[in-house]
Amino acid sequence: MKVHEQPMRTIWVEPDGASVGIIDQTRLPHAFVTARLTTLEEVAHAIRSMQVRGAPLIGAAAAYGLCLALRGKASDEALARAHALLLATRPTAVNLRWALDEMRRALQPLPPQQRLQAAYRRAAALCDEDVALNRSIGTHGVPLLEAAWAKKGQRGRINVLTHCNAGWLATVDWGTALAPVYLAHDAGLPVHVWVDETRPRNQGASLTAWELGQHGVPHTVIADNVGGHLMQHGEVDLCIVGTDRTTARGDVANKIGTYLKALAAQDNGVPFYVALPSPTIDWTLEDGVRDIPIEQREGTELTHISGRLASGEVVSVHVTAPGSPVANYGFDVTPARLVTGLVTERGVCAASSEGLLSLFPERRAPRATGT
Ligand SMILES: CSC[C@H]1O[C@H](OP(=O)(O)O)[C@H](O)[C@@H]1O
Repeated sequence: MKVHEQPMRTIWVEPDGASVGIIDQTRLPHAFVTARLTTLEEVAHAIRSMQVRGAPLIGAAAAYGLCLALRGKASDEALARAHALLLATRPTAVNLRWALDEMRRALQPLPPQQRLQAAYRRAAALCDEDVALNRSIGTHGVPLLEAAWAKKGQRGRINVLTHCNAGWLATVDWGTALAPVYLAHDAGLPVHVWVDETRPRNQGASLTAWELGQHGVPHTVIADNVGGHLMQHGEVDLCIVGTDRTTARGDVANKIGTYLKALAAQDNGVPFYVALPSPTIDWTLEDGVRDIPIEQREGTELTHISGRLASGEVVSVHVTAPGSPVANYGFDVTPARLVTGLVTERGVCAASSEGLLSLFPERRAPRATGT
């Protein structure tokens, strides 16, 4: 049973005070395995291979990757090399760049001999901040579930559909889209989650289902193409998904297939919410479809699928026609017009520039003076 207030997080500094512990998410749901990362290269591999994944957790891992890099030399060149190597691991989640820039902002002004200790301190603070932001997203998201239940006369269960994994495994703790689900469930609300399996990496079937099961939240795994049918038949009260990068006007990049769910939700009048901590907002971009880089991953993620035999052995099998070319796009962009609201650590707002600026007024461009 996962109790969020307990110290179990997705990333930590080992007792040696240097190496970094992670949950190897490529082994779930069949095995809960942790790994100890001791070098910058091991962290970069962990991000690229999705041992650690999820926008906020990618940022946290990169922050600790910088720490490990500076254990050798803490020179400007070492800092710049580590920043570049980690930034190149995955292109879509803006949290990666945000965390690396936060670390560099904290370390660059310091003399090299002070950088290592400061790096671990700042990385730990980024992790604590992520936990607090996500807990707050949960608090602001619960009224959305309560409203959905009230709308159906507080009868039956509150059916939430989610895509991919935006639970505590995608962050340092709590998750984003699932944070309101956990808090609502723990408060006794009758929440049920339709879990998109989320091909091809199956983060839903393997990670979200595992998470919800660990927490005792009722859920049902569905094929990615089922969601529209459920919405047509009134089986979905609201959708809540995560995001890897949301633009200043509310366009949302998220796991491939999110856009199609948003279209089905609009067609059926189902509220479609996106949960995000503010480091996931890319204030430099407006047009997400045009400007957000979409990761393309190895074709073997599509041509093969892994699973556990009755014997317990985990195997990978070829599931597509041998020799057929494949295209493996990792993300798509849902235009703001299809998003009912953004659930942030400061509250829920419209998916629009004005909506975001109402919660983050410090981001408003300074007015040109009349002089
Ligand atoms: C809270 S961010 C979760 C976000 O990250 C996932 O992508 P990936 O598993 O490839 O890292 C997915 O888009 C989730 O919505």
